[in-house]
Amino acid sequence: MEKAIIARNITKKYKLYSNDKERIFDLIFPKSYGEDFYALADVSFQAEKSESVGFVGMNGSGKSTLANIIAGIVPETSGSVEVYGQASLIAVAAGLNGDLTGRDNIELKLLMLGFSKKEIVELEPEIIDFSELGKFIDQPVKSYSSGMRSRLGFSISVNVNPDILIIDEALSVGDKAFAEKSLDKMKEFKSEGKTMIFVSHSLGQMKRFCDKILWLEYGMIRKYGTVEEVLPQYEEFLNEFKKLSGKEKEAYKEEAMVKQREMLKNPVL
Ligand SMILES: Nc1ncnc2c1ncn2[C@@H]1O[C@H](COP(=O)(O)OP(=O)(O)OP(=O)(O)O)[C@@H](O)[C@H]1O
Repeated sequence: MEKAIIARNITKKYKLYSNDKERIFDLIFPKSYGEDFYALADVSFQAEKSESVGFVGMNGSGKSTLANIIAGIVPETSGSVEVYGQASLIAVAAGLNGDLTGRDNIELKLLMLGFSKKEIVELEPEIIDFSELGKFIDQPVKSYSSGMRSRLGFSISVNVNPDILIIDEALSVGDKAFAEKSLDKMKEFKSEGKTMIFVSHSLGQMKRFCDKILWLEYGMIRKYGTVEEVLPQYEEFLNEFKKLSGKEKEAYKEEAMVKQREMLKNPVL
C-alpha cells in the first residue's frame, strides 16, 4: 500500500499562563514562567493513500491540533510528519483573512498554493458557484456568519483538487443542504482515490464516510483501527463517561495525565 501520511512521535507543547504578567516575564526570562501543557503527546500513525481517517475524541483531545500539524499550519514541538502530496485543510475560518472579501481570499489562497493568474481566472467562478455565497462574495469575510465562512473555506479547498483533504468540523456549522452537497463532494474525492482526514463530532458522518478512526484522548492515541472496531468502543465510552460525576471525571483526567507524563518520558519509537 502507498503511504499518504506518516506521523511519528508528534508532541505539541503549549505554555499556559495564569496572567499577562507571567506571559511577559516568560518572554524576558524564558522557561521561568508558565505551565507546560501537552495538546499532543507522542502521537504516531500512518494513513495509506485513498484512506479516509476520522479523528474522534472529546473536546480538547487534540484533534484540530493534529489536523493543523498535518496541514502544516501549526508547527509540532517534536516529532515529524511526512505528507505525500498537496494537503489542503478546511477548517472553519482557518487561513481566511477577515479584512479581505471572499473573492480576495480565494485569489490569495490560490496564489499561495502556486496557481498561475490564468488558472485563478478559471477556478474562481467554480469556487464562487460552489460556495453559493452570491453577492456576499464581495463582502469582507469578517461580516460572514460561521456557516458562510465554512462554505468559503470548503469551496476553496475542494476545488483546488488536493491530493489530501483535511476537513475540520467544516460541515457542522453549514446548513443541511450544504452539508449534503459537501458530503457528495467528499464521496467523489474518495472514489477518485484521494486521502482524507475528517475531524468531526458527528459519528453518523464518520460511519458514512471513514475507513479508519483515530481516537484521541488528552492528546494521546487511545485507539486506531477500522471504523467497525473503534467507533462502537468510542460510543460506549461516551455513554459511560457522561454517567460519571464531576469528581470521577476529574479523577479520570488525573489518571490520563499520569499516563501522559509516562508517555513523554518513554516515547514509543
Ligand atoms: N494556541 C494555544 N495555546 C494554548 N493551548 C492551546 C492552543 N491551541 C490549542 N490549545 C489546547 O490544546 C488542546 C487541544 O485542542 P484542540 O483544538 O486540538 O482539541 P480538539 O480535540 O480539536 O477539541 P474540540 O473537539 O473541542 O474541537 C486544548 O486543551 C486547547 O485548549
